[in-house]
Amino acid sequence: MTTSPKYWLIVPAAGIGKRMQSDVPKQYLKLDNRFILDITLSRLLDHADFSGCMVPLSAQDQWWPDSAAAGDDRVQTCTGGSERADSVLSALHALEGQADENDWVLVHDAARPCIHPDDLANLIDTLSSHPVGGLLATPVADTLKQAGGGAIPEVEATVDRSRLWRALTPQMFRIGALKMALENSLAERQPITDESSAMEFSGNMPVLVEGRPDNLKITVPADLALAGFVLSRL
Ligand SMILES: Nc1ccn([C@@H]2O[C@H](COP(=O)(O)OP(=O)(O)OP(=O)(O)O)[C@@H](O)[C@H]2O)c(=O)n1
Ligand SMILES: C[C@](O)(CO)[C@H](O)COP(=O)(O)O
Repeated sequence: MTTSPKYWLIVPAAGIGKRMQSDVPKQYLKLDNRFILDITLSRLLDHADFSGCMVPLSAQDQWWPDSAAAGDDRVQTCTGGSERADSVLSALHALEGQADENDWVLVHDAARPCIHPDDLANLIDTLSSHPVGGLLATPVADTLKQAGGGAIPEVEATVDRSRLWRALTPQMFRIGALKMALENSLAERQPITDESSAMEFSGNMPVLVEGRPDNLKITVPADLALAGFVLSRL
């Protein structure tokens, strides 16, 4: 008897947050006196039925023991890598022996605490019977300019945005396929900044599932207050 695939969660949290210009890695900055990482994990784990959650951490992480998630038996940790893709691949390897290659894995940035439960449910419902998987994304709403290569950024062209989307997370793929895609992409030194780009490099066309544009990634200092406002309204 074939069993239905399970759902696993990976929340990469091994970054140092250079662009945040903070002494503390941004996943450990606080909103409403809670680590951003804890907010993100609770908003995912409390709203979907995951078989397990793997959080890749920096080898230099000194904050994890003070997190609420450290005491949550649904959450495991492993050591991340130098780039986000390395951390995700490390987490996939850490799940070997627990997860089946045909199970689904959702990968969600620790730095995106504003994930809405409706988007999470819609992503899973839309893709659970799809052969490849896909990602939350939102159509580009601004006019996009391509800069020239000079020291002072000047407009070289206005880009046709009619078919352009901003990739968000979670991104949802089969564990075995994603592991192979990441290994191939990293071996070929492909510029991989999300799971979808690795799957695309392997010849797949992931599905774009429209999500809320307020599922922002905390990246620069101004994002912190914005995320706090969004969370206060969710
Ligand atoms: N080697 C890395 C780099 C990033 N991440 C995680 O991937 C998510 C998105 O990456 P990004 O926003 O780029 O985070 P940082 O790399 O920390 O930011 P920066 O590029 O400004 O240093 C974050 O939750 C981050 O912790 C990770 O697990 N391992
Ligand atoms: C995965 C991601 O959040 C999708 O937009 C983005 O690619 C992460 O990029 P970063 O440079 O690692 O923040």
